[in-house]
Amino acid sequence: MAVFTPVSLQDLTPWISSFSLGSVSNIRGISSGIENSNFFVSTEKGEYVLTLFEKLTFDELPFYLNLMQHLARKGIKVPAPVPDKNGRILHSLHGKPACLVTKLVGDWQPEPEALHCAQVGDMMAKMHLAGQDYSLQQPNPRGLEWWKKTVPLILSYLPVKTSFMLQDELRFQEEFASTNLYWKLYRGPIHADLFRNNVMFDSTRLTGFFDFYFAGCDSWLFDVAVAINDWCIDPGTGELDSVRVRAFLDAYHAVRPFTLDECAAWKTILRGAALRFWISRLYDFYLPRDAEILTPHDPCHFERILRLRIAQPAPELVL
Ligand SMILES: Nc1ncnc2c1ncn2[C@@H]1O[C@H](COP(=O)(O)OP(=O)(O)O)[C@@H](O)[C@H]1O
Ligand SMILES: N[C@@H](CCOP(=O)(O)O)C(=O)O
Repeated sequence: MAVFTPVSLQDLTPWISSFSLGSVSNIRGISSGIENSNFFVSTEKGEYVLTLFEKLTFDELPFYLNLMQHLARKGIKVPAPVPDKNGRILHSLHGKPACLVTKLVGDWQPEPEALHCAQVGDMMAKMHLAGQDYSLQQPNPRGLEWWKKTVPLILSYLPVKTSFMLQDELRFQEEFASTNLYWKLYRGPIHADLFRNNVMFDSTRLTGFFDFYFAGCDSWLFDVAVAINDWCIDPGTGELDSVRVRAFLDAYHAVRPFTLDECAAWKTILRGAALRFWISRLYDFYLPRDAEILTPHDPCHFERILRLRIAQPAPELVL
């Protein structure tokens, strides 16, 4: 879809003069975004991505932009926010918060194979380790507290049996979150939405993770589970593909070994990661935001995945 706030070359020319990027020769709107207005920008110094944030506020953005900067400085492949001549990375354009970030080469991979999954697992583990000394804190904005607040808003739209299943799973996850095991899991900044369409590949080489705007502090295992539930499934059925699962988990484990606690929590966290996207998709489906002109994602996809993760044994975290 969408560029919500148009930006012309004339708008950009004075704006970009506060950066050390020379003059700007071209700006192209990116049609595929759904949250923000994104543009490819050509300058004398190279290609960048300009984002105007349509919902996130000036107060909310420092967590995300500084995280990307922190990770990029540590060699994690993510877009690096470009500082202006005064070192600032958060700006304003047309009254909206805005930033410029480096452009990742390539495209996202709609049909990943084991070699893609292994690179994502490897880079995710490196990202978790690199985030350990990140100084800003923010809870996962789509974590348990948001689930508890949101589920009551959608129950009345669901068939009775489905609403029971949703409430049962929420209760199960709440109980788990009150255990010692849950609080013993390693945690820190996580991407929390690392689906196929948020990772760039140049042919078969991973060039970067992007779209950090659901990031927050949560268990590292939750990040792994979100990714496994997207990268390593048959999208038609939600069934896990054991070859891709192994490639992902083994690559992650080689960098940041999973713990015994994580092995014990794995099945529950995989279920929680499915629940998270079932809830958000139900919410977007039944309670679309004002002037929403987008086709909502299918909530049944994650209902199916959740049923499978409940019914089936989880794949071994460590072989
Ligand atoms: N740093 C980047 N480098 C290259 N392309 C990018 C970058 N950031 C965004 N894009 C492109 O813009 C598209 C939309 O970005 P995304 O962050 O998913 O938008 P939204 O948050 O609005 O959904 C992506 O699919 C990708 O093609
Ligand atoms: N990955 C989520 C939706 C978040 O949208 P994104 O395109 O900004 O990653 C889902 O599939 O429900």
